[in-house]
Amino acid sequence: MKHEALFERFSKRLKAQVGQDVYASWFGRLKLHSISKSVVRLTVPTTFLKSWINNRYLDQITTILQAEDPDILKVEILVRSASRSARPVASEDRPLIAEAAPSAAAPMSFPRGSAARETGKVASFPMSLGTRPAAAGPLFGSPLDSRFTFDSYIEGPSNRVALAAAKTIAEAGAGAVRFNPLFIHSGVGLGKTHLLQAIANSAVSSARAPRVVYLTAEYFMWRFATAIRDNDALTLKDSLRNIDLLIIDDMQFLQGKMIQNEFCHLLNTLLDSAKQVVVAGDRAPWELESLDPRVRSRLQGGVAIEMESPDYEMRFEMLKRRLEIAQQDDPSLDISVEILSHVARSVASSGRDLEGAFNQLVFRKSFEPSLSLERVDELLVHLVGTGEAKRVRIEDIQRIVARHYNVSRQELVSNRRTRVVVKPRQIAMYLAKTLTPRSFPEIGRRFGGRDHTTVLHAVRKIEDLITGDTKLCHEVELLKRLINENNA
Ligand SMILES: Nc1ncnc2c1ncn2[C@@H]1O[C@H](COP(=O)(O)OP(=O)(O)OP(=O)(O)O)[C@@H](O)[C@H]1O
Repeated sequence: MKHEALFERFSKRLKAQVGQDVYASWFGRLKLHSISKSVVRLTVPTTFLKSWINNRYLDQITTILQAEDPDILKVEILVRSASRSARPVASEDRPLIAEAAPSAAAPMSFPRGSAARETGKVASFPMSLGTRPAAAGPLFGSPLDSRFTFDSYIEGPSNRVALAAAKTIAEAGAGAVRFNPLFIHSGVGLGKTHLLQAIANSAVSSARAPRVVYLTAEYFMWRFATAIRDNDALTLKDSLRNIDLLIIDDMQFLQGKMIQNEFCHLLNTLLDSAKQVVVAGDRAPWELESLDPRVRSRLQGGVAIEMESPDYEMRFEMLKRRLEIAQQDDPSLDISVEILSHVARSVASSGRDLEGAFNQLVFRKSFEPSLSLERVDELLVHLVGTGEAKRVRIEDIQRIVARHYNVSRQELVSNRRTRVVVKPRQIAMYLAKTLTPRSFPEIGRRFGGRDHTTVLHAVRKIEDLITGDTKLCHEVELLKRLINENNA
């Protein structure tokens, strides 16, 4: 408690010193991890933020904390999520001129944090500026990951529409704008970055050579903040205005009023001049509540496509494809179809978990040549159990809530608006949002084809009620227990 109070005072002072806007951009997601002896550990969700704060604000942060408690000698910034820590760093050391992309023959799987991965995500393109000579140069950024192509992207029911839209855009000539802006959203590790980079890789290598920029929202923030600091924002804006295809990844991380204003201008300029924009985020544009309403509204004006988790066949194909690529480097590598199939069945959560599972297998294979299925289970225990078998289903939520409130499941998804049905329906929607990774529109569809705003309203309402109504809070907790027991 004492530590939390200290952190709260520190946050207030920091906000007062740097201003609301800068604070929201860089420190809104800063959390206290621990204070032990004289060391304060703070966490942020991404490597980029860690690097930015370490480079620019560490001294200021240390001074403020020492003013609060003179025993504090050191402050450390850590990345709090393992999956995010694999993100590449958009550091100031990053060359602003694009470099040659890594070899296409490189294996598709690579250890987290490897140099290849580090340069893979935050990237833009060598831009061949139409008929202009190469010396006209790239705008900014570093290479794309050449392994993220359409060829290495496995198609299936969960991503078919998104893939088709992506290919159409990659193939369209400059000016031939489709679905603008295209917004692709999904849970983590389901292939958004891969797809976005495949669009970029394909577009830049086409004969038309459009001017393409791919960057994460965080890189955009960093690049703009740096340009503003260096009084160079006009040059940056000018160069961005002249591109044909803008691809922005991880939109949910775009923060800060000033930066969002800049992004909004850029978006308006590109869309109004019929330039294609592709954006990806971890949820639909209308659910990105931290976004400036004007940005949200422009993004909503295009086409939003959700990607779901890959099914068994897709997962199996992904593993097979990874093995083929890895075998190009090491022809002696042999993993049986039985093992691949077993892994595809047990690791059902995301492409990223499959990638982790595959890397683990390759690593183990080098000193345990004959892996049994039991041994595979042991090795992948941390990834197994997040799969389909364990996933909470909306149908189960509806069934359990309906039984608890003595209404039928049909009534829950019907149009009836009587109080006896409305409250259980809203609770079921709330539970669907909190216990499953489903989006608002998806939940709306599963509740009799309701609009996503109805679900949003229900979730907010129950959230509000729970804070003041202990009885309801207990009811909801009981329902959560029942649902989890049903799923155990
Ligand atoms: N359909 C697919 N075919 C081949 N590989 C895939 C597919 N979907 C995901 N992957 C692989 O899974 C890993 C994670 O994918 P990616 O980074 O694109 O996910 P993401 O949705 O951008 O995740 P995040 O939300 O964390 O940014 C990558 O190695 C990617 O190549």
